[in-house]
Amino acid sequence: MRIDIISLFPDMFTGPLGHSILKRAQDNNLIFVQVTNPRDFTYDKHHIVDDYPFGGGSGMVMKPEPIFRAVENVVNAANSSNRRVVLMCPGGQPFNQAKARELASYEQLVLVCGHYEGIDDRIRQQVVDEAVSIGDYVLTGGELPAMIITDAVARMIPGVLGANDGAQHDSFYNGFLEYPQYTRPREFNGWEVPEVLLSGDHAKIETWRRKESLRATFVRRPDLLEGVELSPRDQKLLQEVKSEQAG
Ligand SMILES: O=C(NCc1ccc(CNCc2ncc[nH]2)cc1)c1csc2nc[nH]c(=O)c12
Repeated sequence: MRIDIISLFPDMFTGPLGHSILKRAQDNNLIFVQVTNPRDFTYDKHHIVDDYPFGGGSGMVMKPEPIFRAVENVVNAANSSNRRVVLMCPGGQPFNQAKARELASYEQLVLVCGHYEGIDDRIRQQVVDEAVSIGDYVLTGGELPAMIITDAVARMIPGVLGANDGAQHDSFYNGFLEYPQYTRPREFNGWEVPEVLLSGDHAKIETWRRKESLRATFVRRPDLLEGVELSPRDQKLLQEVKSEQAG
């Protein structure tokens, strides 16, 4: 899969793309990630990429031409019809795991980052396929959202997470939050690991994990339990959780 990020600040991506899972995925040619700077597609003396908003108002707006040319360039370079152009935008659709899975199915993903007070709306209207937000809070630009989306999409690509691919069991995969994780030492600072996890009784461990996942969801994200059809087993576990949480 190829991910092209269009951003005025390519250096903001060097860190996250240069380490760990995303670096290994690029080294293994599972993903190809490239950041393209719209400023490289300006031909005026001062390489202008932003300008004052028509109609007045504070801040600057990114001009449409450099972004248009940068998108055109990477789309032509990839030469794939199986592509999606996504605008990072505070007013976009909320990004979630389902959207990550969907975006991972394209051959080429182009992520357009706005900056300053936004970008000329003609890009959103005429160039992009959809606009996506990563949440209801205001950031300084679309770079971190693009990095988050790159991360979430890349881990959906087979092989990126390595052999023991955990992506299938993501907490947001089966609709509930993840169970608690522990590793050695068995006791640290007087804090012990739940006995059941040391028992080797895999059926008991699986039940404990399912119950703790239901507990976490009930306590921290009860909204995820609304309107969900629970199996009789899960209903029993959730009932136990509710009485335990009631104290
Ligand atoms: O580019 C992003 N943010 C930079 C940014 C912040 C504020 C404004 C305000 N718009 C000016 C305006 N005033 C009136 C009309 N238009 C525009 C752009 C961003 C991309 S995805 C995302 N997800 C969650 N939060 C985010 O901020 C983002």
